[in-house]
Amino acid sequence: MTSSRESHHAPRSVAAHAAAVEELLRPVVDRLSGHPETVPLSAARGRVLAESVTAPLDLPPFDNSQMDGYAARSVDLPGTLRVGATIAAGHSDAALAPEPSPGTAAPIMTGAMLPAWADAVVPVEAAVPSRFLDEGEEISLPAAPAGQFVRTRGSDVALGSGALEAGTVLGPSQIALLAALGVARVSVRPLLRVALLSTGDELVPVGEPLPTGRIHDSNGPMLTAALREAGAGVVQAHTQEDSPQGFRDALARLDGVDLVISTGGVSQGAFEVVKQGLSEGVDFVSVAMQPGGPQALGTVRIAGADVPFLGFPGNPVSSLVSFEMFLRPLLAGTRPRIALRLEGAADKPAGKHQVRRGRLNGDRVTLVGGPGSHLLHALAHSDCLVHLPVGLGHAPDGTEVEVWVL
Ligand SMILES: Nc1nc2c(c(=O)[nH]1)N[C@H]1C(S)=C(S)[C@@H](COP(=O)(O)OP(=O)(O)OC[C@H]3O[C@@H](n4cnc5c(N)ncnc54)[C@H](O)[C@@H]3O)O[C@H]1N2
Ligand code: MOO
Repeated sequence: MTSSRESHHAPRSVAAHAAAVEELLRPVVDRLSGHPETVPLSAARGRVLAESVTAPLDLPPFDNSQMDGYAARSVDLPGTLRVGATIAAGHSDAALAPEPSPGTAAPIMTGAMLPAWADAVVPVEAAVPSRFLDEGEEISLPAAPAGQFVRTRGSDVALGSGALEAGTVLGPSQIALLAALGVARVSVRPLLRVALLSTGDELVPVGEPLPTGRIHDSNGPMLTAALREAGAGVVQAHTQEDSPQGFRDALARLDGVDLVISTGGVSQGAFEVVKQGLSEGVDFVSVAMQPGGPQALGTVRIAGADVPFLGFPGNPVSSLVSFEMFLRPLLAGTRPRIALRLEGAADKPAGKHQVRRGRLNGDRVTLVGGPGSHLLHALAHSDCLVHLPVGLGHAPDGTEVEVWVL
């Protein structure tokens, strides 16, 4: 039952496997980058920017007030000043009006254009009296340095400078920046079309009743969400029984797919459907990583074409860690990586790179749950991945570790 393509060599390193996955998928990702499509900003969430965006205007577009208060010349402060015309957000007339005589303070609202004659804003609560007075009345203001509560033109991003880099996944913050810059349509990579096959006789799709001895498919919904978040499109996701022929038939039915990902069926059991179903084109390897040790990669023949294939191990945490380690960096770039000290000690096999689930805890990181790759509750309550490298067997409290923020 063992495939002739199974590796009997020493486990390969994480870096070597990452390089093999990159070699397999780089042409696909590059092909997509070469055929950008334009979408309205309203449809851009989760898409990957195909071309870098240069700021077509300054942000903020004009000097404006950070507070509701009084716009004044800092050289006039402290002092009792004559109240000028009120400047409201969205109305530039009062801000552009001829310069008033020295000793004037104009009521100004948050976001309103700062007149060229003023260089500071005093919040209304600091004025005496602490309210907005009518034009011509007198107000006393405390000292304020030039620039106080002024948001200067271009201080967020300057016209002509880099706003977003190609390859960025567009989330709410990036969409906000593009909207502020007036970019109504964006050039994005076509969606990578992924088919997901969750293998295992034990699997029941979520929403269906659970007979004794069966479990719900969590890998399918998990990887669908992970892929979408990384700017890929999941065109099919279904469960697949442990029948090698059934698995081959499911592959043969696929169409218009750039990448096939399966979960399960790649280790040492008697019913390893992926291993038994794929006789050529796919390598079964052991990576010195925990979880996510058993891995498959290669190509499968679909409609006369060789389509890249990744076989992740079935345990849910193993599957997600495999995605984070090998696929996500190619689709959406690396996660933020920081060095933190471990809260408490941990033990692990020294010969494997262990990826544990953790929670950020100030300048420390706390492990959540044990190393078991079935622990979904712990995974769901973690906000980072903690890397314990090869060579480390016992990690005492306070060990500095690399942490990927999810
Ligand atoms: N004798 C050995 N047994 C195992 C080894 C080994 O080296 N020697 N490796 C273990 C490791 S590590 C992993 S990881 C798993 C990988 O096994 P498979 O990829 O073949 O996956 P399965 O056996 O099909 O399933 C493993 C586990 O995950 C559950 N599972 C599978 N698919 C899903 C899904 N879609 N949703 C939720 N849970 C899923 C499945 O029920 C099993 O409990 O092999 C170890 N064994
Ligand atoms: O390598 Mo398995 O993926 O530990 O759970």
